[in-house]
Amino acid sequence: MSQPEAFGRYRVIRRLGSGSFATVWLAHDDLLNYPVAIKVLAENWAHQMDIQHRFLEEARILRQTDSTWLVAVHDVDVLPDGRPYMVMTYADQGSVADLVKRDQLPLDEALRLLTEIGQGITVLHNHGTIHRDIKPSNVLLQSSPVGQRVLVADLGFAKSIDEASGFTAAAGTPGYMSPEQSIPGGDLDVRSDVYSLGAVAYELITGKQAPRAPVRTPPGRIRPGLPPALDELIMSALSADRDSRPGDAKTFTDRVRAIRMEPDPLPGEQPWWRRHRLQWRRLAVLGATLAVMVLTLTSAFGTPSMSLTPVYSAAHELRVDVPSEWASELHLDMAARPAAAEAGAGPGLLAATDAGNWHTTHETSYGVYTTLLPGARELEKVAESDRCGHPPVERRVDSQRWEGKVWEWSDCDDNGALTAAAVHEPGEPKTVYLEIRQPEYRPELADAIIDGVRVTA
Ligand SMILES: Nc1ncnc2c1ncn2[C@@H]1O[C@H](COP(=O)(O)OP(=O)(O)OP(=O)(O)O)[C@@H](O)[C@H]1O
Repeated sequence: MSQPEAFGRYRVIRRLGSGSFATVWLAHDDLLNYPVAIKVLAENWAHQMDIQHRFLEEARILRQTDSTWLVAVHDVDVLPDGRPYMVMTYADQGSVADLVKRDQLPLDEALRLLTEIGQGITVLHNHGTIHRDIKPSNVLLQSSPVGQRVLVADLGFAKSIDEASGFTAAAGTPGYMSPEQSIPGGDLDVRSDVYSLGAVAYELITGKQAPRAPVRTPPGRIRPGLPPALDELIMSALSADRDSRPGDAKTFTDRVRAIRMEPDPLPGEQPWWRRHRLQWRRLAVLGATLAVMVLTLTSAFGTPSMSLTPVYSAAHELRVDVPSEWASELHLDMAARPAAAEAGAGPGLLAATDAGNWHTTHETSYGVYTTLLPGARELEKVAESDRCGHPPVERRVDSQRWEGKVWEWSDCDDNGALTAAAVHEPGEPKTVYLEIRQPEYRPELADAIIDGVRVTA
């Protein structure tokens, strides 16, 4: 296939690959100076109305959902010869299929990917769409400020939930599609996607494709020592009987997330924040007795595998280093808590394990929220917040860089610890407001995050 020079204003760089219906090209948007991926319907299909309709429907769904976890479509057009094309986000790091082929993934990494894939499918289910072709090669990866981000792609078989409950032609990829998908005329619902999520989970964790239904070998037999709850979840998702599967992608994803947060993963694979539980409990008691504390920036916290990742607010006026483990979701316009909003805090930057549950302390979500306010504010009202069901312990901050206050709930709704802070640089008329949610109370980590914040504009 010869390489075209351009599609509209997009200059073609190289071919990324071809599927059954289309070819995808890497191109450059010279006007906006940005790489894009362009999917062009193959010539032999371009004049079939049903295929053309499906192609445009894929573009419409991706445009309407406009989600962090799905490939975004920026534009569609038609070439002079009648072939339609769509302009998409370029996923520069290949697909999950490439990743699985390379090496066995650490369990926590596999669960992170699975959570992000599940979030993408949840967006589709909320939109009223069944993907019908979830598989590792349809989950693309893109570099992001916090590492690598999942982008669910290829909605060529996607179907609206309403239409799928009637007659449905068989479609999907053997090995990943639910038993009911292979029956022409079978009615489908979102639980078909849950089956495919189970098959992807099986492969991410064992490195091997799930056997055909009925699946009898649990992943724990291939990779011994898995948390029993994970084995159970994957096996239930792969049930031939869809009534035995989790009800939708959200239910499946919430369970993966809960397993990821459990203090019981494979030996030697614990994320740093799951270690030393007892020590942190002791520190909590000690920390709560300190009325005054001087912030010290240290790079060693006695936690062997902690790594911090810098993330930036929308206008790049704030930089905060967050534990990489917590930065699986990045939101640039998350509303501040009422006490801070009342004092003038606008939407800010949230890097968290689950942004949807950030404001609900009885749900698990860990991460860092930060925003900037004009003036040197004390934000006294934060102390009155009933967010954790009891008042916080308050302490002053007086370090070389920051002055202000910190409020700590070392045990917040039995679901980890919450730290809020309002600090400003001496003489600087801007206040940084922060919230830090951690699974265990670790004041020295909260202090390091606070001390690492930089106002860059
Ligand atoms: N947005 C994108 N960024 C980077 N690469 C992409 C993008 N979209 C698709 N690709 C790559 O282009 C190739 C063709 O993709 P396409 O979706 O047309 O087919 P496929 O998923 O490989 O096959 P099929 O559609 O038959 O299941 C694949 O290698 C895919 O990884």
